[in-house]
Amino acid sequence: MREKGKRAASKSEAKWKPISCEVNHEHSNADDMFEGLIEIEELCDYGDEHFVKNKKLKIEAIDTTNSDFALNLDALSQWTQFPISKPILKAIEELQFNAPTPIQTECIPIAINDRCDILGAAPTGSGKTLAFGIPLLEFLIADKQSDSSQRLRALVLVPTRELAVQVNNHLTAIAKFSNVSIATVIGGLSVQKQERILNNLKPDIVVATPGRLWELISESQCNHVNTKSVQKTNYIVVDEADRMTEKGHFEDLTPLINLLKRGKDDRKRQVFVFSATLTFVHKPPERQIHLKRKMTPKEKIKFLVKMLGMRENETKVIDLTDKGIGTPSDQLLAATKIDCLADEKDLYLYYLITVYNGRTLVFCNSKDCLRRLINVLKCLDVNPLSLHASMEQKRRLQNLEKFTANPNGVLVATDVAARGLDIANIDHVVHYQVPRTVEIYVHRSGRTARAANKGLTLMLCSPPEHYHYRKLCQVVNNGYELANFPIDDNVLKVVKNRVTLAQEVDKLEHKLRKGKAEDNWFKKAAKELDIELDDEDRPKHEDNESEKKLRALKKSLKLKLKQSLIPRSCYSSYLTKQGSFKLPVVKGKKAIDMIVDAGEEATPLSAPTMKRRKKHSKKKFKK
Ligand SMILES: Nc1ncnc2c1ncn2[C@@H]1O[C@H](COP(=O)(O)OP(=O)(O)OP(=O)(O)O)[C@@H](O)[C@H]1O
Repeated sequence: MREKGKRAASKSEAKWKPISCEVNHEHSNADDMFEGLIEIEELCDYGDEHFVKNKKLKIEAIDTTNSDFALNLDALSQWTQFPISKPILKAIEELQFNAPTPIQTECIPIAINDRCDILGAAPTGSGKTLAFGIPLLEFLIADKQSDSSQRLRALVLVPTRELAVQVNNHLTAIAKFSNVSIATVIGGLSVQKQERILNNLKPDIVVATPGRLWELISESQCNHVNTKSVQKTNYIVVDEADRMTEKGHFEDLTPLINLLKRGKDDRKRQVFVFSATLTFVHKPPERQIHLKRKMTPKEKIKFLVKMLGMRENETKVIDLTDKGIGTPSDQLLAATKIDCLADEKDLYLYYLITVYNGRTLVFCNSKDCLRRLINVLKCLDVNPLSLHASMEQKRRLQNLEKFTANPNGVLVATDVAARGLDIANIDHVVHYQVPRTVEIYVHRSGRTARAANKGLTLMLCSPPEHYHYRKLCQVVNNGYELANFPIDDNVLKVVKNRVTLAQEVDKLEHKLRKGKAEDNWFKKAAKELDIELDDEDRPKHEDNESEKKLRALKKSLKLKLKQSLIPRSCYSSYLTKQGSFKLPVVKGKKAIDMIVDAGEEATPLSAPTMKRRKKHSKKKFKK
């Protein structure tokens, strides 16, 4: 069985090569990935059945004579082995997806032929949306041929609004040549407007965030999406399912799940449940290890199956992750870190975004941290965009669009952007604060290195965060430290001058804002009490002096920003598990390219230094 698993993996891996991709990449950890699949399959007693069924696939003849859908069968040769209809094939051809991804290869035939429920886990950016999207659209095309009534046929539940919009776009692109219609139902936009659209469009598929969908069902009079129509849907997808079943999100999902629970003999409904960390289980903390028993992946799967109302004996588990951790391979993703003090984080972030080219997504753990960082970056003329849950929905979507349009854009976000977002070519993901869970780390990091593109992550780790960092490395890096991000000290000096000034500007501006807010408060209170304020009654904020100082700081920062950042011939050393490399610092290159080139071009450090550094970087944390 192990042999079969490995064969299947390498075959499907070799086939997936998006044509937009510049790198000719062969997955090196295909074997590792399949270890996960076999483990889970064994746990679930599915044995060899799944592979045997793959081989028995009926290959449908495709009629290319219909001029509406003249297909380029050569370009689609990797897809025509699946029972996919012409409208979908035409869309695949137009999207230039020349081969299915491994998770698509595994899911599509089983979902279509066996009509089973599917729990799918695969690395971030590996095409899970179409792994459930293609079978879903196939069913709906067939469904609509036998019953042309305009009704709600499928629900896709996702945890965030941006993800709902994106899944809608992906499904719409693949449904382009079919008569299947799709709409989104998300919070932050007017309920009445959404209700009107639903009643007019009468979509077959609704992609929704659970909270707003429940609000619509329970509080509005929508003809198309209501208790009855939702109960009658034949297809349900729960994307990012582990997130949706976590505390905080679960409350939104529960009433819906209760409503959707099928009767014992309702065999018509098919359920798809997907995530990159679906089968990951946390170890209990060491001090509680004797008290708590570790939940096994099998138990987690059983829990999800039961909770999401899937058919116990007709659920297939397809897990292409490494022990539940769906990160892209090392060939695609370079994971690096910098150890620094908390107030040096701005410095290193600014170093990355000014020295190197590329689109950068920065994650903060809190909104307060995000706001401060945005101000500092603005002072440094970086023009950062922000994304967090308290922003108006329209602005959230606008900022995403702006970020997508700018190849050197910087988006600072909270974890609302960590899951599922598929923005083409994000070059860097920065963990400005160390993420608190493995899942958050995996999903944040997965915004880069998507669809066979390369990417780089940088974790900024301050001493108090070291505990969480070590815990992460134990799970995601086999207990090894992440590679040190290469820094050149000469460039750092210039960068430091700028960042220190920007931090001072930010602090002073904050002080002045606070003073003005206090003044306003006094004025308002005095007005309400009908008291006239004397000048002495008001708090003194030394405003004039501060404003003068602020102007001077801004002026000298402006001058510093005009100076050249990189003195001639700078080098930084890149410390990795493989050893240490000397990297030239060239402005305008991409960080990931520098690091990848390092192995081939950079001059290795002298042997004794190499040995010393190698020893350090190969350091494994003590348990
Ligand atoms: N067969 C394919 N060939 C090339 N590109 C593909 C293929 N299938 C999907 N893609 C592209 O790959 C990208 C990532 O896909 P998708 O968003 O579905 O990943 P995912 O596995 O759901 O990731 P995440 O876990 O982060 O949500 C998308 O831009 C999608 O259009």
